[in-house]
Amino acid sequence: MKIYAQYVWLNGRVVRWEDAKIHVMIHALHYGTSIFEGLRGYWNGENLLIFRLDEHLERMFKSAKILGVKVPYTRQEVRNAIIEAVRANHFREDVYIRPILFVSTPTVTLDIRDLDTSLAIIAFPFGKYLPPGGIRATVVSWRRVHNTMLPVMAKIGGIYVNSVLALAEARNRGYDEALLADINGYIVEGSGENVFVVRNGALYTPPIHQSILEGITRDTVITLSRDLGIKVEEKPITREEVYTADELFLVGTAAEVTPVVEVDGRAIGDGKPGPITTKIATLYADVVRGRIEKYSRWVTLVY
Ligand SMILES: CCC[C@H](NCc1c(COP(=O)(O)O)cnc(C)c1O)C(=O)O
Repeated sequence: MKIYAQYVWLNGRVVRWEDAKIHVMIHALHYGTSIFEGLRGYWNGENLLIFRLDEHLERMFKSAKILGVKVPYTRQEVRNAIIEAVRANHFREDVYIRPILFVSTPTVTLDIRDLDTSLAIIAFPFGKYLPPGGIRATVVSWRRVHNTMLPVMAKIGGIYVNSVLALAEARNRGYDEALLADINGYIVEGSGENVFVVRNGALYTPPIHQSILEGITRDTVITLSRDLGIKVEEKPITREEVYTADELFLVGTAAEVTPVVEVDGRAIGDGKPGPITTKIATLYADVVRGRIEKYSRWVTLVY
């Protein structure tokens, strides 16, 4: 088995990678009853900075509340555990951090109200999630699960089958990423990202009631853009607005700020990353590495 890290934080202990095992009967493996987070840690040459740790922590506890499962640790204990999962490995490079809370009782019942949960936190070296320099995307036939069917504001493992199917369809068509429409046909997300349209110098992104994950990178980009004096409006985005956008980009912890230069065979703008996208991506890269004092509240030092 490929080893991504020496140590994993599991249920209160730092264990060796090869000892971080679970049983085949655990509930979450059968029914997707887990909630997870995705954070990045950036090495800036002197220290490793975890980006917006407290916001991810807050969303994790909200996701657990929505699914109706207990987090068997306090916020402070989970916060310390996330830092420890990186520190224990002595990483001095960019990392991805994956906390996952899962229903661990070995049983087949669908009533999870009194079942046990376990918490694992895995940190590992991680670089680019999508090809840099601009990607090609396609609007796939799978719709984003509507929030009356599954609570997409919670990062629930089982919901990600929607994203998995969407990305497979896009990749099978030769594209880098999927764009998903909601039940009404509005473009709402990428398979693992929030979406922004640039039109006449302003940014547009779907509102959180439109079956999207309330992305932390989305919030960061909205804040940075407004601080740059760029107008940002949350509104439903039609397929035609995507096709005719001046610029288009996807944002997420893994994707960071990724320009989209083509959708369904149509060049976005002049088919290259646009000036506003590039400006925001450049500022984002400086902010996550703690280079901009104004946003230092967003980074947590590991060492
Ligand atoms: C496989 C999932 C990866 C995960 N996706 C994050 C993600 C986002 C962006 O949220 P945030 O900015 O808070 O990260 C939006 N929408 C979906 C469906 C996501 O999975 C990530 O780490 O980016």
